[in-house]
Amino acid sequence: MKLDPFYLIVDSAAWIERLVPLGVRLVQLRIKTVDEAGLRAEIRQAKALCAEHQCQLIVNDHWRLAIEEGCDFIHLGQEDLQTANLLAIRAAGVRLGLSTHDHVELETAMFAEPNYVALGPIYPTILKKMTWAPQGVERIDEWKRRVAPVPLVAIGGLNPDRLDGVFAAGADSAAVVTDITLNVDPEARTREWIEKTDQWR
Ligand SMILES: Cc1ncc(COP(=O)(O)OP(=O)(O)O)c(N)n1
Ligand SMILES: Cc1nc(C(=O)O)sc1CCOP(=O)(O)O
Ligand SMILES: [Mg+2]
Repeated sequence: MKLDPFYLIVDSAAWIERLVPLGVRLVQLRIKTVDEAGLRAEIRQAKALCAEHQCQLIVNDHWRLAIEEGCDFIHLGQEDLQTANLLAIRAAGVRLGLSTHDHVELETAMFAEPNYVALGPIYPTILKKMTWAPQGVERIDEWKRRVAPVPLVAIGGLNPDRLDGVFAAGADSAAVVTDITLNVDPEARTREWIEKTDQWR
């Protein structure tokens, strides 16, 4: 399975409506604060928008709602994995991306036979408090050797200037939140990411 090299992560369908039509091919809906009815509405709208624009939608955390809403790709962290029903996820034909931050987590992740493995944070991130020190790009090379042929996603503190190093080290896709959502011009920055990642597409 080939992942698009530009992996956008946003926290609302409104962001998807704004940025996906620019040519984004891979987007994660990562919502932490909305109630179940609100979440369902967001997932439904995101799914419709992504279908309209030939973009792969990945739903973070909320695997039950994702299945109920007919989504086909989810992302789970290690804590999510402890309570998720992997058999139900697989029976629904839903693909699975998993977070990893250290060797134990990687072993746990590989046992679940994921469709991609994410490694982070590569650089310091301002999005959320992390207990792991930045991995550095060298860790990408090691992870690539351990996970291949499963695709590897790099995440954490990424921006266009850091992409050459991330892809040279072996990442298949680069995930990003704040470099785009906190940018003064998110649309222009999204276009910059699309153009910059074209060489790995
Ligand atoms: C592509 C990608 N990689 C890592 C994460 C982080 O997942 P998780 O550890 O479950 O943390 P939250 O994002 O749920 O706070 C991700 N979402 N996407
Ligand atoms: C959501 C998330 N997960 C991470 C991990 O290492 O698992 S780093 C991260 C935040 C990514 O945001 P930004 O691109 O703004 O740094
Ligand atoms: Mg999670």
